[in-house]
Amino acid sequence: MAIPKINNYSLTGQVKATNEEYGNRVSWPLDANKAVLLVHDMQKYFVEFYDQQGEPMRSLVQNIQTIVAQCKAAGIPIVYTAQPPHQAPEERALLTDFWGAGLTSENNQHAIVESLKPAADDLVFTKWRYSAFQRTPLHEYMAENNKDQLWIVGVYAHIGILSTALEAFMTDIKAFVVADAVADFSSTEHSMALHYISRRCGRVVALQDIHVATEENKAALASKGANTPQTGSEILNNIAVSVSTALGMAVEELDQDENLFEMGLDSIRLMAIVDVLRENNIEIGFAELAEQPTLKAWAAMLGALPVISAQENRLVTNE
Ligand SMILES: C=C(O[C@H]1C=CC=C(C(=O)O)[C@@H]1O)C(=O)O
Repeated sequence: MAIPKINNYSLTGQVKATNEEYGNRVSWPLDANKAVLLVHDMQKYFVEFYDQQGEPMRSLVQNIQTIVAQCKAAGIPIVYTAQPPHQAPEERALLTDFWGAGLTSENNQHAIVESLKPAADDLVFTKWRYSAFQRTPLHEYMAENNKDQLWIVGVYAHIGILSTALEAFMTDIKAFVVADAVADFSSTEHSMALHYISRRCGRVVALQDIHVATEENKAALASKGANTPQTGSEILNNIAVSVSTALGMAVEELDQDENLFEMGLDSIRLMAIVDVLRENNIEIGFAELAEQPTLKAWAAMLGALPVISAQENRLVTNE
């Protein structure tokens, strides 16, 4: 079975008036200070099975855009997941038995849809299995940043989103799935996923609940003044993940000595990196980065020493 052509259905019916009507067994409060927003697999390949101008896709994209903006304003980190193109059979393993060879880079189908394009300071993790925790630095990233809430939006509710919420539950992370900011193969499977999540592993909320939770935090942040600048290592991690996504490869495939221009990095992406540095009060210009276009050289400039550890399959840095 490949992914079916998805018929239109409405998201409106997925929103309930009360916590109990979702079947939620918990009433965990949404805590913006402890949250990471996960935008799950909103890649062209998966989105294009929907009618782009119909429902649920129109409302889904609008609602996710709203939530992303609210989370950014509230200082909540945003993580995107994207499955890599051209997965080798030995990497893809049993997924091939269920879903065939998977996505490629044809027509840039592996890219996150333009309407939800990650910003240069957002994290993009390469995802190899249904759960966003499998073979990604997501769990470590949350632990290192003292986050224990994962707010989840994207596709598909009964597959990767349910799997991620279930693994969050089993690893002591509170998963919140946004009923009108996820979508599925059908209304029935969408409802089934929310029914299971609310009763077995997480809390189902709505766009409106996210709005209320982020408004409170936005006010608190505004009173604190400018954002706290990121450390050199945090910035470098974000750059490495952003570069790897731009090059259509996993971050652990990046060679820290390799000339990034020769690997396909373009000047537009480099300008975005300069902007991120400036937002963090780091004055390293385009020319300096272009003059030594390797992750190793940039690490030295930022005072962070990245070690891409193949064994641990993640990017680690020494502060
Ligand atoms: C969007 C997802 O990707 C999975 C679902 C269908 C096909 C898949 C594939 O071709 O690899 C993914 O495993 C998800 O996990 O919700």
